[in-house]
Formats: sequence, C-alpha cells, structure tokens
Amino acid sequence: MCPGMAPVDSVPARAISPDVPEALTAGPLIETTGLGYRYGHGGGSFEVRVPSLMIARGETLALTGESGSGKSTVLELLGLAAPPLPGAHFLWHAAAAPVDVAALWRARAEGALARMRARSIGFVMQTGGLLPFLTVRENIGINRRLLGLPVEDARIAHLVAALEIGALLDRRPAQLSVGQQQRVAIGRALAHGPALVLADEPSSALDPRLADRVLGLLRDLAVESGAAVVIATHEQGRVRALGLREIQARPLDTLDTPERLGYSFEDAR
Ligand SMILES: Nc1ncnc2c1ncn2[C@@H]1O[C@H](COP(=O)(O)OP(=O)(O)OP(=O)(O)O)[C@@H](O)[C@H]1O
Repeated sequence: MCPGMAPVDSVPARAISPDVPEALTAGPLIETTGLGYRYGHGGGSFEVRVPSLMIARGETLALTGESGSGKSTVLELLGLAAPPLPGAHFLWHAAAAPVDVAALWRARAEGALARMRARSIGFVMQTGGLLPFLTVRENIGINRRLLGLPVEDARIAHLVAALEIGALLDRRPAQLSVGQQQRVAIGRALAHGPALVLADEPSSALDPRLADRVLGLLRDLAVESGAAVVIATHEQGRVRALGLREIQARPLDTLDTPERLGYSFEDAR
C-alpha cells in the first residue's frame, strides 16, 4: 500500500462532510492501469480491458463501441460493481486519502465498496431507472435520504430549476415523458453530490433534439458541481459533435490472445 493510502478496513461511511459536495475537492478522481474483466473461461471467454485511464474531476468522457464490446462492463468496473482481473492498479481520490480499490476487491471488502458506491457515484440508466412507486421529489431525494443527508437543500433546488422539473415534483414516473424521466434521473444522480456519474446509454431512447439536450444538461451540471461523468454510448457522432473525450473500444489483437476475444478501451485521440 502506498504511503497515505487509506487502509482497506477504514474507508469511512462518509469521507467528507455532507455540507461539502464530495466532487468539489481538488485533484484527479480515478487513476487506473491494467483494468480488466473476463467473462467465461478458456476458448469461449470474452475479455474487456482498459489499459490506462485517468479521469479528472469535472471531466465528461464517452465510452464508445459497438454493441457487445463491453461498454457496460467498463461502467461496472469504474462503478465498483465488478471485481477487476488480478494485476490492476485502481486508485480513487474521492475520499480524504486515496483509496486502493483493487486492494478492497482483493480483501473482499464489500461493505467498504458498497459505501463508496453509495456516497461517491450517481447512475443514469437508458430509460431513467426511476422507482415507479415514488414521486419525482422522492426519487430525486432517495440517495440523499439513504445517506442521511438533508433532502431539501439548495443543491436540489438548483438542480430542479436547471432541469426544469419543478412542475413535475408530485408526479410519478409513469406520468412523465421519456425525456422528462431522463431529466429527473439526472437530478437523482447528482443530488447527493457524487464525485462520479455513470450513464449507460442515457440518450439512446430519445429523439435527436432531446438526446442533445439531455447529454448537454448532464455535462453542464456535472462540470458545475465538479463531478466526473462517464457516458457509455454507441452514438459516436453525437459524442464527437459535443466535443467529448472519447474512449473507444478496439477489438483485442487475436495474435496476442489467440484463445479468446474481447475489446480494449483506449483514448480515441
Ligand atoms: N458468460 C459470458 N461468457 C462470454 N461472454 C460473455 C458472458 N457474459 C457476457 N458476455 C459478453 O460480454 C460482452 C460485454 O457486454 P456489455 O453489456 O458490457 O457490452 P456493451 O458494449 O455494453 O453492449 P450493448 O451496447 O449491447 O449494451 C458481450 O459481448 C457479451 O456477449
């Protein structure tokens, strides 16, 4: 373990005061090399690799690649929901001291990983993923409630205004259009001040005009709060039109790995 690294069993339930959005602390957020995940074994296995990736606070980047290339798998790795293959270096800088995520997985410290996930990450799904039995107001406040943060605060008021969902707060998700659901989902993802927002195909169910608006809102609100955003999408043209940094899936060199297939995610520049 590096000097200054938080020990595996001491990752705090809430590393930073609830009054200070976690995303507003300084420095890079994620540094990783040799990150990978393998489905299956032997000849039929499929491997997803991220050889090297640094994500800065306030940065929005897109994972692009064809269907089945592993974009959602990379989100799961970054979202602390899937254990990386051995050999990965994976540091998170969301807490006061860097956290060695690979060491947490090796130690099977699932409680610490779950606390980091709840406190430091917000999720936006393809079709909103809102809880159908809760109102918009309750959906937006759910992560804050689970973390014991005050539900009605200035941050939420600002998000509601920016997302233009003030008139929808007492409705349930079934009473919203798909575009409205996605705006509420963005509000929910950002409401607890996460350091990282992960979005899986957040615009692919929307018409082109709405897709641009939703992606633009996600990027702008995240920049404003200092959160990093990673968007998995097959919409490469939209990513390029928005000028986002692109991490692109490239088929693994089959000479290098003759017995299995997969993709490597690397900067498109
Ligand atoms: N048990 C398994 N054995 C082999 N391959 C698997 C297994 N489970 C999943 N896969 C493969 O892992 C790959 C990665 O899937 P993933 O959902 O991450 O891709 P994706 O790029 O997000 O796809 P989509 O854009 O279609 O949502 C897929 O090609 C899938 O077939």
